[in-house]
Amino acid sequence: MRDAAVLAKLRAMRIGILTGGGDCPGLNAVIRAVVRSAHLHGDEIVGFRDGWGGVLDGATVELPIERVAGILPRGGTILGTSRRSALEHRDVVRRRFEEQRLDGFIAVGGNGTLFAANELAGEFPIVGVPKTIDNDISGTDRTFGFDTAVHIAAAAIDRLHTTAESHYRNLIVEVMGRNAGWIALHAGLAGGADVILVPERPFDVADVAARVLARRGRGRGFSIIVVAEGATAKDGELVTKGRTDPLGRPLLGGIGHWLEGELEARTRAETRVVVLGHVQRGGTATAYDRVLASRMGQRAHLAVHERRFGTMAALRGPRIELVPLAEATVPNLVPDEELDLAEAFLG
Ligand SMILES: Nc1ncnc2c1ncn2[C@@H]1O[C@H](COP(=O)(O)OP(=O)(O)O)[C@@H](O)[C@H]1O
Ligand SMILES: O=P(O)(O)OC[C@H]1O[C@](O)(COP(=O)(O)O)[C@@H](O)[C@@H]1O
Ligand SMILES: [Mg+2]
Repeated sequence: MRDAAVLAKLRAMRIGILTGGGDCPGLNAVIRAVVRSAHLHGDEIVGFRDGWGGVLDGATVELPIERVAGILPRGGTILGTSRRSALEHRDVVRRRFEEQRLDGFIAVGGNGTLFAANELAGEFPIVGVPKTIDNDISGTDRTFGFDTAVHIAAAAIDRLHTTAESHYRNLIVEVMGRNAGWIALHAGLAGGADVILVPERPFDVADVAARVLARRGRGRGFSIIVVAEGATAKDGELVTKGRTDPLGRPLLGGIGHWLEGELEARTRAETRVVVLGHVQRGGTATAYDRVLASRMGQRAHLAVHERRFGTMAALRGPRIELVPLAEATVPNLVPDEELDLAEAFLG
C-alpha cells in the first residue's frame, strides 16, 4: 500500500497553464476543470499570468484545488491574458520550464496562442485548448465563448427590434469575429435580422439599400442589419480603427458607422448604428459554454497525463477528442452552404 502511494507520488506531474489572446466566457471553467482533474490524479498545476507574458516574465501562481473554488460562473480569466509573443524567446521559455520543473503545459487560447503553442510543441511538451468567441478555429466543431457571444448579440438584436420598429429606423448592429462571420450569422439568424453581412462574402451596398427599401415597400418601416467587423463592401477595404494590436495587426471596427451614412443616404430613412464590442466577451458563460469548457479542460489535463503532447482537446460531434495542434492554425470560416441556407430567412 505504502509502495503504491510512493509510486503515485513519483508519477505525479507538474503542469503549467496559461490563457492567451482575447478573453472569453468559459476560460475559468477550463482552469477549474484542469485543476480538478489534476487533483484527482495527484498532479500539480501552476498558472502563468497574462498569456505568454507570464512565461517570459516568470509570473506564476500555484493553483491548488482551493484556488479554483467559485470561479466556474465568473467571466474573464483569473490568470489574466495578453497578446505578447514568446516565439522569439525560446531560451527564456526553456529556462522557465526548467525553473518550474514542468512535465507538461496547457495553452488555452485562440488561433494566435495555439499557433505559438504549435510552433513550440516540437521542443516543449504542450497541449492546447481552443477558446474564442469568434469560433474561427479549425479542428473543433465549436469553441467555447461563441455560444455566449451569440446569446448576448441575439438578445441585443431583440431589444433593437422594438425600438427600430417604433421609430421606423434602420438599425445596424456591428459584431465581432475578426475575419469570420460566425457571430454575425448566428446572432442574426437567432434575432431575425433582415440583412447579415459577413467577411466571407463582400457585399454590395446598393443591394443592402434595395432590401431595406423592399421591406418598406411591403409596409415594414424598419430594418435590422447585422454586420461583422471584418465585412467589406465589394469595392471597399477592411475598415479598421487605424491602430494595431501588440502583434501589429489592425484593430477592426468602423464598418457599421460607414454603413450608417451610406444607408441613410440611399434609403432616406433614419439609420443608427450600435457597436456591441467587448460586451460580447464579458460576463458569465452560458451553460453550454461552461460544459464545453469543462469537458475540454478535463481532456487537456488527461492528454498531458497520458503524454499526448502536440495535441489539442476538440469537440467532434458529441465527443471531446484529441486532434493535432497544427489543425488549430487553419482558419475556420463560415462555409458557403451555411450562408446560402441563411438567405431564406433574410429580408
Ligand atoms: N504570428 C505570430 N507570431 C508569433 N506569435 C503569435 C503570432 N500570432 C499570435 N501569436 C501569439 O498568440 C498570442 C495571442 O494571439 P491572438 O491572435 O491575439 O489571440 P488568440 O490566441 O485569441 O487568437 C500572442 O500574444 C502571441 O503570443
Ligand atoms: O481585445 P481587442 O484588442 O479589443 O481585440 C478585439 C478582437 O478580439 C476578439 O474579440 C477575439 O479574438 P481572439 O479570440 O482571436 O482573441 C475579436 O473578435 C476582435 O477582433
Ligand atoms: Mg483569434
